[in-house]
Amino acid sequence: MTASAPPLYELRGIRRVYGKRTVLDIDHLDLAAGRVVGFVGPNGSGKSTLLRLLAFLEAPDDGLLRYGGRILWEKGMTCDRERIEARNEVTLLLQEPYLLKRSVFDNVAYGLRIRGDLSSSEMKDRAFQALRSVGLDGARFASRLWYQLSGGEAQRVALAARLALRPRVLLLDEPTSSVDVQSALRIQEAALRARDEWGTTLLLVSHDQLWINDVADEVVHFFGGRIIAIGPENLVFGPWRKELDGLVVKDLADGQRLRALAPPSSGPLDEAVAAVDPGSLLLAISVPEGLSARNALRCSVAQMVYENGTGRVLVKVQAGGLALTARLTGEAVREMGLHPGRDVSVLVKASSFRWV
Ligand SMILES: Nc1ncnc2c1ncn2[C@@H]1O[C@H](COP(=O)(O)OP(=O)(O)OP(=O)(O)O)[C@@H](O)[C@H]1O
Repeated sequence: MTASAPPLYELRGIRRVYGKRTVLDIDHLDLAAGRVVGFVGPNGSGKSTLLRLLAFLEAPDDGLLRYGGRILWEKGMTCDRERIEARNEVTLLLQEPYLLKRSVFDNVAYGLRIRGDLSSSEMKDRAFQALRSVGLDGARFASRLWYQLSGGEAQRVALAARLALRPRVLLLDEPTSSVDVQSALRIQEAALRARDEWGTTLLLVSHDQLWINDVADEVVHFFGGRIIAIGPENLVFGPWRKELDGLVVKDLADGQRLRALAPPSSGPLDEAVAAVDPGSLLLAISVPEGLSARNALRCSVAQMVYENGTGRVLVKVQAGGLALTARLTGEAVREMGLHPGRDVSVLVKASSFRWV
């Protein structure tokens, strides 16, 4: 993208209301073309609702939504024709594949047939190519029926049907959470290839935060329908409880405690969310003496990935139901001999937490 190119999506004051409940409330969000953006947050925080708006399957109740420089939604305006046109460029893959009750080929070629701009041999080439990109051999799979597929194969067929269209935007809502490991890898690789080959913008929702941190150019954190942070943050959700000396404590399931400076306002501690930057977490094999001001949690390394864009290593550690991600240099990782399953201590100051 050049410096002057407008964002692909511009959202201003976007709200979505179900009944009397506001489930999405985005003041300002720009999404650039050709980027990979991850949306993360707890259940019910509004991620899927946002994807449906960005796929033009639902309209917001308030605000302004621009796509490719054109207004596609603004209160009081009818932009149905523009939305229908935009829908041809944008496609959403859900957690469940929802295939047509037809053959694999018919499923993958369905969108191409509707567009009607390819001959039947071009359509076959395109469909087989799309199947190949998700690791399925067209000669073996094209004539299979929808019920002759495993869950992972069905999800790959559903993705192939979208990739065959060479979309400008591919939205993936928990695409790998109910498939086998092999299918998950194929799905992740195929989506990234679409970005590399056609400049497809990828908008991802996943609870696999480490995958998101690995591939995304930008990570947007949601809580209660709002954007609360952008970047690879650690969020620690309540309940917290008050302790003496201006500290609050989160009790972990294994009996350990995490301490943070108390939030300035007197809101309910049950719902308070603290954020801490992965760079503020130190890992140590053994805890040095005299660290009373710090938290020193005994954890085990769960996963490690290179962070997109920084060359650092993101190390996910877990303890008592809490997952935290630390950002380390490759040298530090090597020196400590870190690997999944390794026991480490996480050192973090109570003052490193901020409240969101
Ligand atoms: N059609 C609907 N009618 C009423 N409420 C809805 C509807 N769709 C979603 N909601 C509510 O809106 C809120 C946001 O839901 P959404 O599915 O966007 O969250 P999410 O972050 O994607 O959650 P998850 O990670 O569990 O998929 C939730 O409280 C949900 O119950």
